[in-house]
Amino acid sequence: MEPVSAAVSAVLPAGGSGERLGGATPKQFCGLQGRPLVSYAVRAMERVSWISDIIVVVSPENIETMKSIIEKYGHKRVTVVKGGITRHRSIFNGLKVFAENQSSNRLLQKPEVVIIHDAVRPFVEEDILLKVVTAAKEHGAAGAIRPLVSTVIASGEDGCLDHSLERARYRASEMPQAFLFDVIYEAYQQCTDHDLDYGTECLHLALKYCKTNAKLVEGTADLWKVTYKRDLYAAESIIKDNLSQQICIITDLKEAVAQVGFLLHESLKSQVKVEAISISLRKNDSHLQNIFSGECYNFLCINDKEYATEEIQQLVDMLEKSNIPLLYPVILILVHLSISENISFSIGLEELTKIKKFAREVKKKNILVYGLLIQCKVFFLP
Ligand SMILES: Nc1ccn([C@@H]2O[C@H](COP(=O)(O)OP(=O)(O)OP(=O)(O)O)[C@@H](O)[C@H]2O)c(=O)n1
Ligand SMILES: O=P(O)(O)OC[C@@H](O)[C@@H](O)[C@@H](O)CO
Repeated sequence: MEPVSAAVSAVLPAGGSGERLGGATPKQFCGLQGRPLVSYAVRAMERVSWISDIIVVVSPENIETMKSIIEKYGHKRVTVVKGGITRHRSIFNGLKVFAENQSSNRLLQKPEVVIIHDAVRPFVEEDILLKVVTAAKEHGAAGAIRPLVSTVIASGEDGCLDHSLERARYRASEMPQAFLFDVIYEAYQQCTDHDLDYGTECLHLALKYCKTNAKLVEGTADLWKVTYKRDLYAAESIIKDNLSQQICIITDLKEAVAQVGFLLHESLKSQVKVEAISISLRKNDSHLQNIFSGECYNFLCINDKEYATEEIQQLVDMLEKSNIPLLYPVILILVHLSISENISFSIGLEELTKIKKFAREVKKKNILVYGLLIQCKVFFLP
């Protein structure tokens, strides 16, 4: 995907209390597959290389919680900012760090375009972000929209139907939204206290205070906001489903990664997301830790070492140390390549016996291990 030819940053309002969801923990800090909801939105922004800085706005009492999440999940390019009593005030605080460069620990360049995305909307992809940013560059503001599910009606003072709106003419305003920084910052500076305290729509502020008609961009169905308990359950099952369809190929055989990763991706790309990393399990590599700290993949471990079981044991140990709840089977497929002149099936079978024994042990931990021994005899022609 072509990067954007503009300085772009993101503000994620995460300073609410989640009253509609209920419970003591604000919804943005509720765990999904053991990982706080806010961390998914932060990671979604991090995956986009052309987003320079990510500002997460949280209530004062949650600043340390947010900082520990950033540390635990290895989030980068993130600055935590103190929120306000309303969502608009929180967003305004997030924008101020750019305008007034208030951030103590890093120099934050004022972006040309700023993305605003609720931190409780975990499913946001680069595609929609690029669309709203590109549209905001041209129009000054842009926002994702979705068809309405229910019809909008207005009630009279007697509590009876006064009129209804023609549903086809209206849309639901979702996130992400994007703005020329100067447009949205100016709008917030002009904003009345009433708008700051009771408004719910940033696009409206750009129109009201900067005469900027936002471009409306059709969004995907998964842009919805976690608001009620049911949304948390739905988000968790979507995350679980997504994770179970990902494979991480691990090997220190660099050429193998490229070939197997490409072949697997090509053959499975319609159903499975494949990430190939060239890494030695013997090293406690931070990249692998980041993968564990983010999510459990299914792993395809390729090696040509004589005794691969120790390596797979290392992977299981790292998985366990990453204390990710293995709420569903994690699949480890160990592909042992053995290419040599003097094939000795005994080594292969001996290795497979060890793997079978190991697999029985780890199955109790919800980790399913499969071994694949590929032995190629090399012949030298006379
Ligand atoms: N003072 C506030 C209120 C809300 N938000 C954030 O704005 C986003 C969307 O708001 P909403 O879904 O309304 O969150 P809450 O206000 O927490 O929910 P509720 O209204 O149920 O309390 C959330 O990420 C929320 O954390 C914020 O940053 N600061
Ligand atoms: O009113 P809430 O705080 O629940 O939601 C805030 C926004 O997400 C909501 O207003 C969208 O329609 C986008 O503007």
